[in-house]
Amino acid sequence: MRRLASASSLPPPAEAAALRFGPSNPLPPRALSLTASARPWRPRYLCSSSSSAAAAAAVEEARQGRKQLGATAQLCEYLLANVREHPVLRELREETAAMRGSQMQVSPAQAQLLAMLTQILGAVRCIEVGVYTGYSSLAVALALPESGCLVACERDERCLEVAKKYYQRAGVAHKVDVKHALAADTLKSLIDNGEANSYDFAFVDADKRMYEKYYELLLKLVRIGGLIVIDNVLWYGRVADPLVNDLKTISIRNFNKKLLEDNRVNISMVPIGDGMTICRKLVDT
Ligand SMILES: C[S@@+](CC[C@H](N)C(=O)[O-])C[C@H]1O[C@@H](n2cnc3c(N)ncnc32)[C@H](O)[C@@H]1O
Repeated sequence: MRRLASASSLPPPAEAAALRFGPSNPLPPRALSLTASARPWRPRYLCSSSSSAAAAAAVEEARQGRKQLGATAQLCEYLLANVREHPVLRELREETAAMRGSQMQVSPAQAQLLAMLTQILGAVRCIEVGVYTGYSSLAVALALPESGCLVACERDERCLEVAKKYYQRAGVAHKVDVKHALAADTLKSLIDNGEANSYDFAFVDADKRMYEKYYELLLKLVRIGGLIVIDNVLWYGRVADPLVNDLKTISIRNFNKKLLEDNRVNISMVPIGDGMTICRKLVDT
């Protein structure tokens, strides 16, 4: 059964236009914003081509590596075909696809963006909060110079075993400092160790209800001009639907609002994958 959004759940026109952009509607989002009021907004999750797709279907699509909010399967395939993916990253993605939770992995396009951001920054010291089987951390580690270091925070030992195997296989294990613990504890211990203001780049992709905590700790650890990138800020489209009010959705929605109002950083919310916000630290904290 098709579900159309009620009038109260309509997103702003520009957002609606961006969500409809795809092969079935080849106009760019900007052009679409002119016609946005002409058609009812239909909620769309990751690659789903059906307006009635629920978040569960989006999760399944993401598990299959077709993870791009608002895009059709066809556009996802095109996007994937235009990503330069290191062969070991590809192997890791294929192994992870069969594992529980594989929809949690960032998309190849997201990983490529993370790698490029670290290179633009000239990053040497990085942190990742939420490693899973290592896809995003491996992409960052591959982009770092030989002297680079990535502190990789993860609480699940079995996931870390997979990640470490692929760090070895890609020849970057010497750049990754794996911390098997609760991420907030690891971040606090880095601060206690005198490492405040010494990191160039951080990527946050763990427990959604802890985002604010991770962000505040990372703001201490990252230097002025450094980046904190937050994943899943669009949360399969749920954040834009006022009828969805589970704890994780509310938490991400509140966190997005906090970032919008936080003068300590510049921000850019990028609708890649499940949405990533790039924060650039502006002041001493
Ligand atoms: C979304 S997945 C990370 C995906 C990964 N960035 C990638 O692209 O492959 C989130 C991970 O965070 C871990 N995690 C959740 N809460 C955590 C915590 N409090 N401390 C450390 N790790 C945590 C989970 O075990 C899970 O592996």
